[in-house]
Formats: sequence, C-alpha cells, structure tokens
Amino acid sequence: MGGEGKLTNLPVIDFTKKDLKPGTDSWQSTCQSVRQALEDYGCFVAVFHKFASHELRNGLFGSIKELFDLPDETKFRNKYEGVPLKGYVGQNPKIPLHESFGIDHGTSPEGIESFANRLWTQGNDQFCKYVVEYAKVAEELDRMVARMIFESYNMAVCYEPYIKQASYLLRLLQHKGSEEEDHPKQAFVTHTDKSFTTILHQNEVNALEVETKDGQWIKVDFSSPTSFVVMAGDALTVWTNDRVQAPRHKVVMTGKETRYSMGLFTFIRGTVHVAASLIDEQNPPKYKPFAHQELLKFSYSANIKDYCGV
Ligand SMILES: O=C(O)CCC(=O)C(=O)O
Ligand SMILES: [Fe+2]
Repeated sequence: MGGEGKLTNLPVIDFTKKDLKPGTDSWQSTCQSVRQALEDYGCFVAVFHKFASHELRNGLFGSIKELFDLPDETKFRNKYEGVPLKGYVGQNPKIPLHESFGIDHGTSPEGIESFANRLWTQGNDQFCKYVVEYAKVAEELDRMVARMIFESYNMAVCYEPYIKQASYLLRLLQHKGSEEEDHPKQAFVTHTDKSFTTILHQNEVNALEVETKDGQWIKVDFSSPTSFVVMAGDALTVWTNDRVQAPRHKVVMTGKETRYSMGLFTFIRGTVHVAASLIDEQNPPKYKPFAHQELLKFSYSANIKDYCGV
C-alpha cells in the first residue's frame, strides 16, 4: 500500500507580498497563478506567514496532542448524528494509524469552545486560544483564495455571497508513525474532498500524497511553518464545470514520528451550481445544482458525478 509517490512538488504561490490587495498588479498576477495551479493540479502550496511563531506552533500542536491523548471513550463524545464526516474517526482497523475530530463552526470561538466543552468537563482555555488563533489565519487564507478564484473566472460578484454562506468544518488529524521505519504505510484512504476548498497545514512531518491528472503520485512537502496546502474539493469541480478537478489524495506515513495536521473545509450553506461565466452553447452545464451540506452525509467515497452529474 502506498509509498510509490515521487518527491516533486506542487506549484508554490506566495501570499506574503505586502501589496497583495484586490486591484493591485500583484493581486491580478496571483489570481492567474491560483487559477492555473488549480486547473493543472487541483491544489498548490501557499506561502503564508501568519502562523509561523514558535509560541503559536508549540501551543497549537501541544494542545492537539493533549486532545488525541484523551481516553478513547472521551473521544467518542464528539458525535454528530447523521453527519459522520463531522464526528470523531478512530479505532478503525482499516486505517489504524488515523484519528481525527471535526469541529463544526470551526472558525468561530463559540464553535471551538463548544467542541472543547464536550471533550473536557472544565473546558480547555489553552486549547481554545490556540485553535481560534489558527482558525482565524486559515479562514483569512481561504477567503483570499476564494476571492481570487471568483475574480479569475470573471465572477467577482460571488465573493460577498460566499462570505455570507461559507460554513467551516475544521478537522484536527493525527497520523501515527509507521512501526517499521522503512516500510511506508497508507494511513488515510484515497479520496477527494467534498468541500468547495480545503486549507491544510501540518507539523514538520510530511505524508500527504496527491495524484496528478496523468496518474502520478506527488509527495507534497509542506513541512515549513509558512506552507499551507490549498486544495479544490468536489464543489469547486462543479462550480468550474470540470475545469478544476478535485485531486485524489491520501496520507502515507514513512518515519516513526507522529504527524498532526489541520484541514479547514468550506461548505456553502445553500446551493452550488456551475458558474454562469463558464456556461455557453459550446459548454453546457455538466452538473445539476445541489445542496452542498447534503454531501456531508456521505462518506469520502461518494462520487460527485454520480451525485449530481448531468
Ligand atoms: O492530513 C492531511 O494532510 C490530509 C487530510 C485529508 O485529506 C482530509 O482530512 O480530507
Ligand atoms: Fe482530504
């Protein structure tokens, strides 16, 4: 299983430029790079510098470790009836190295606090402080990327509704190291995300592999504190009428070290349909409009073409 990935990298796009503001030349050129990277790979590495301090990183990864070190029966308190993708995943013999938790309303202090209160009877102020701080940064990056996507397809009008309708699911993940150092183990299933976009960040342990259009697997290096992976989900495939393909990806553990990662998944509270600017006589819509949050009820294996393809 796994391990065949080649160590090349995805396109890297710089989000640290001071003048990266809507309307500037550097914004326009970054919009084009974002669109190109998404059309070519379905994802890219964003260089973003707002969560790089030792204090923040140690605080966040320390708090996440504390969460995964809780007793198993406590972890199962993170349940959402009928919406398995939001709940706790772990103790699954098919993916024994994997554990993860979903935090609903994952960028709001209230959502994060209510999650902490389920897991710790007295709550956990430290955990909340660091997760809130992280989520704010990831949300800021997501919004910039979304705005760039909309502008690059001449659909700038979509940005305001997006801000109003975006609902964020934050997943915290732990992948244990492989027992045998030189024997890579697939730690998480091969899948596409159900989101519109996903923002990934991790500790220093690389393990994410992404499939290219020609079926090669790329091992993604985003071990730097300033690297984030921006990935298209199935809803962006629908919105772009297949110009952007949500890439298949998986987690393959090689070393002994534990990997902690965070995935911020955006779901639209409402209907997703193909962007008007991408439809004409030659390009009819390939998908029917669908309620995005309904997709959350399905497992990672649900296929978007079966779900709402024309
Ligand atoms: O941990 C990672 O880097 C990826 C996790 C992932 O693909 C997911 O949760 O959907
Ligand atoms: Fe994923």
